[in-house]
Amino acid sequence: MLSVVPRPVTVRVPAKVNLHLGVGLPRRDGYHELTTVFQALSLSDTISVVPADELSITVTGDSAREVPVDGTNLAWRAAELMARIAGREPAVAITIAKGIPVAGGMAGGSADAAGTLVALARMWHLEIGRDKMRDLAAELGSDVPFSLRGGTALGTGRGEKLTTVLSRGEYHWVLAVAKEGLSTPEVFRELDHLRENYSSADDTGTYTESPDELLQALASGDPRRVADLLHNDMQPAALSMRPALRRTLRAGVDAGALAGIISGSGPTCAFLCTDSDAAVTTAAELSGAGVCRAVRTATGPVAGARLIDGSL
Ligand SMILES: C[C@](O)(CO)[C@H](O)COP(=O)(O)OP(=O)(O)OC[C@H]1O[C@@H](n2ccc(N)nc2=O)[C@H](O)[C@@H]1O
Ligand SMILES: Nc1ncnc2c1ncn2[C@@H]1O[C@H](COP(=O)(O)OP(=O)(O)OP(=O)(O)O)[C@@H](O)[C@H]1O
Repeated sequence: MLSVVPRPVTVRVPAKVNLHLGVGLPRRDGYHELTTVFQALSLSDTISVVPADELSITVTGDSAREVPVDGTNLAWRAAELMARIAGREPAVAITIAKGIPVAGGMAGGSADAAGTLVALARMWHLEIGRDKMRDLAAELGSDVPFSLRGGTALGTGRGEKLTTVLSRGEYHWVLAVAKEGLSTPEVFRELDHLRENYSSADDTGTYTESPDELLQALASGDPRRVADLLHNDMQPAALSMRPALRRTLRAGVDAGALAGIISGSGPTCAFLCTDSDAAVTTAAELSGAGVCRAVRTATGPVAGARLIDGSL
């Protein structure tokens, strides 16, 4: 008898950078109120699922060894959640091809969770509307709804409430990937600590309700205007935990970028460039500066979690 090898369902999911990240006070539930502008970048993870006897995760790519393959992997939790919704066992083998830096402030784990939700909805032929998918994503993590949606969006609440932002043109980025990651909750704690112990708001950021100037700059499509308005309240906390990142930020601007910012909770440094040529020359020069583990170029905005053609 011929045995039929099941075809995998494959989904590509982008990394994110926060063009603006305003952090408010901690809430009762331990999360911080945020106002953030996300942009999805062409750097991505690829998630494939096939039916199997039991749930398993395999990770490939340079940083595979840094990623857990048990129930602490966000993709595992996404599979269990989707199985519960479908009323079945999470009997799937998940393969994650890692292109997004691990613990880099670029929503790598969130991307894998979003990708798993989309892949399993297709593989199990589940009719789940956009709103329900968004709610499932938010249950898994604050960044997961954006990984699902992509593009450019304003995030409020703990970052999970999204509205679309009008953005013109393509933005060219250079990313300096650090040797070692930072833990997101630890960076939030460091920010609270800095705010409790130092009164100067200049050092620890000011939470703004709506980054209107940035939204206007994005609508204009002028990278110079956008570069002037990049802002991250978490940056002082990440720099306090990793002072060497100051050198990385300086090196990117010296190499030709318009501006540099720490991505989310860090430690990846994201540099906005005028165009693709400038990004290539900036990346080459930054690679030689010895201030990071790896240098990548990326463009944004791109779409969120998408099935790859040929998937079932
Ligand atoms: C820093 C950002 O990447 C900016 O987009 C996100 O806020 C982090 O999102 P995430 O990694 O999906 O975070 P979650 O998995 O939801 O939460 C991890 C931990 O980060 C802290 N956290 C996260 C989001 C938020 N608005 N406030 C927080 O204080 C909490 O300690 C939480 O327990
Ligand atoms: N699928 C996954 N990919 C990478 N790390 C994962 C994954 N699932 C769980 N983790 C764990 O989560 C930690 C944070 O990894 P992740 O790459 O999601 O961080 P991040 O990109 O900084 O997150 P964010 O930007 O959403 O705050 C890692 O150190 C790792 O132990």
